[in-house]
Amino acid sequence: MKEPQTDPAGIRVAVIGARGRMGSTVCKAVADAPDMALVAEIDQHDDLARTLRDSRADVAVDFSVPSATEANVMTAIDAGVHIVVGATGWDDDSLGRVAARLREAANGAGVLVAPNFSLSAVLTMTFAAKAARYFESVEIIELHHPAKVDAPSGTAKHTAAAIARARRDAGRGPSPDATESGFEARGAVVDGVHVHAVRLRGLVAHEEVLLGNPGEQLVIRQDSFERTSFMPGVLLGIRQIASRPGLTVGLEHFLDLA
Ligand SMILES: NC(=O)C1=CN([C@@H]2O[C@H](COP(=O)(O)OP(=O)(O)OC[C@H]3O[C@@H](n4cnc5c(N)ncnc54)[C@H](OP(=O)(O)O)[C@@H]3O)[C@@H](O)[C@H]2O)C=CC1
Ligand SMILES: O=C(O)C1=N[C@H](C(=O)O)C[C@H](O)C1
Repeated sequence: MKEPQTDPAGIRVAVIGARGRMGSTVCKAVADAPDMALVAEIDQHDDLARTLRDSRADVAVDFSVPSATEANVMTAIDAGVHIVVGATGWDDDSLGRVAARLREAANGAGVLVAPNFSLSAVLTMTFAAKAARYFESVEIIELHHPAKVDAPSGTAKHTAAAIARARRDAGRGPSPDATESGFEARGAVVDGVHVHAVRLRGLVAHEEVLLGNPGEQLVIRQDSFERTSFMPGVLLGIRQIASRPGLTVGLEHFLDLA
């Protein structure tokens, strides 16, 4: 692997999905960062392997689309380029394939797949997982802009998985629910947790975790009002990924929260 810090221009960063809402924001954040150089802006008709090679990128950042991100990650691993992934669409099978490819390549590449880079979202997930064992009921509401192509959000799935793990470890059973009909109105069920997805003009990215006990409720809520909220987390991922070989899922691992 190349050592990013040896280049006087700083960490050489290639952004995939560069013309998108997130990709264009990342390009600006990287260009403005004193310790980084934006060396490639890549979109769907570009030859990814060739551009990574020609640009001598140290780190790629992927904010493309759920249908493309796994292939992009495989290409980066094969090219020996670390990759920080914000695009959604990941599940245990696709993460397992990436882990296997990293083992095969054995080239020291680091892959960070982070469902959400905003500090408020990472803390919401952390606090929700901590609280989950103490409450009978838990449900998630995620709210996003109407141009979002996937539902439920990657953040909500990651939150549900963390909550389910915490409840399982504590020996907590499922949330009480007497529903006998109209199951579609109860949202998606992710790891046993009901998740409700709202798409509304004016929103960016928001999540609420509702926890209930007899006579009380805890609501944990985060709001990303602007895409700049994701940038400190993305830059942290870029700065740290070279020293974290292998697959990491979730920015909480880079923040000492896991
Ligand atoms: N982890 C996090 O913190 C966050 C994650 N996200 C996730 O990031 C992803 C992107 O979101 P957003 O920016 O809103 O979406 P956009 O649709 O605005 O951007 C996606 C971009 O990727 C391009 N693209 C499509 N296919 C490919 C490909 N094969 N290779 C390279 N680029 C491609 C698109 O081009 P074209 O338009 O020509 O198709 C578009 O420019 C989503 O999965 C979203 O959920 C979003 C916000 C925060
Ligand atoms: O599409 C988005 O906008 C977002 N996608 C990610 C997700 O699905 O969780 C992160 C954030 O919620 C914004």
